[in-house]
Amino acid sequence: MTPDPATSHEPAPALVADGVSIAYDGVDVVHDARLELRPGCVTALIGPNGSGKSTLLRTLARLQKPRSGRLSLAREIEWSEDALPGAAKSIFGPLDGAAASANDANAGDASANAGDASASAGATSDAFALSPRDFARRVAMLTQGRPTPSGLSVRDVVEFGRYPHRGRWGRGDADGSAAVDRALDLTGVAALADRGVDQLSGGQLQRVWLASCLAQDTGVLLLDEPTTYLDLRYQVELLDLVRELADDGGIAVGVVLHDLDQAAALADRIVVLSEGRVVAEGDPASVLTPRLLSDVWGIRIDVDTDPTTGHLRTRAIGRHHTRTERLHP
Ligand SMILES: Nc1ncnc2c1ncn2[C@@H]1O[C@H](COP(=O)(O)OP(=O)(O)OP(=O)(O)O)[C@@H](O)[C@H]1O
Repeated sequence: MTPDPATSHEPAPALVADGVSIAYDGVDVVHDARLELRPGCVTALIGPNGSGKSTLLRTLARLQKPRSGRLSLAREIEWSEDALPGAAKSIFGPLDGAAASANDANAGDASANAGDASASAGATSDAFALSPRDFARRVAMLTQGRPTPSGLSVRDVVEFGRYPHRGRWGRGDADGSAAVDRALDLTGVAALADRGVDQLSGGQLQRVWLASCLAQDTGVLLLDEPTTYLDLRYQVELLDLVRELADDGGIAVGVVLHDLDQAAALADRIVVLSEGRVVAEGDPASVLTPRLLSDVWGIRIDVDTDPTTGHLRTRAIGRHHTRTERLHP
């Protein structure tokens, strides 16, 4: 539901997908989806395997063009990492229509030939009409299963995130080295900065790719199952960091999570996808009900409140839970 701008105190959305349908080989896998990401707000996408979460997130990152619908990006969003160590205030600058982007180099960019939106006026721009570099200065995405580049150090990979901020010949990025140092620190990989990335564990590499996204210094951050490969401590620390980026930096975060309890604890808004459709959207208490979760996942899912944290807690009940004869023959 879209809040009435005249009465709402919520900030305007940073990124909106509206009426988006996405197809592979001519077959729609996401149908007429609407999703808003607001500054300072963490929005979690949840749903069963194959429900379209990654596909929708990749479209928000412009890595996949929708068959129909619109992706709008706010022309100006004020956000700041002032509360984070060593950070400087960042404001989305004017659209400049330059050429290259970190997203391009990572996974291709569906809009590379889409032209320049700087002529269009108003509060939002058609995200697919921005230059790749303009878009990459505003939106970063941690995709799933990124490759392990060989012959590069951790610092090289994190510096890669600065790509959209550099001018021709890699010059003109005065904030670059501070942003890279900050990203290395925030993700706990500063001590590995000079190591080859091909010598890292899966969890360490995941944190390096996250650091690269943070170095990109964007107001919108998209994360596809970011806790994959991470041990419990780093899962919790990553979720802490995401919350701080939203609360203290005003960053708009969209995150795909499989762990419903993580979504309950982290997110302000939860969007539930089922068979390519948004079937529920709202705050965790309104969305995480036993009936809705059980319907969507097709198994019994109980919900209660964790007495320690006060957050909702889910429990999927399978046949193995009730085979008590093993415990009490
Ligand atoms: N490259 C592709 N080509 C064809 N079909 C695809 C491709 N990628 C995904 N799909 C299909 O699109 C649908 C949505 O997939 P998607 O990966 O977005 O789901 P998901 O909710 O992220 O799943 P998971 O939880 O398993 O990661 C699935 O039916 C999947 O089989």
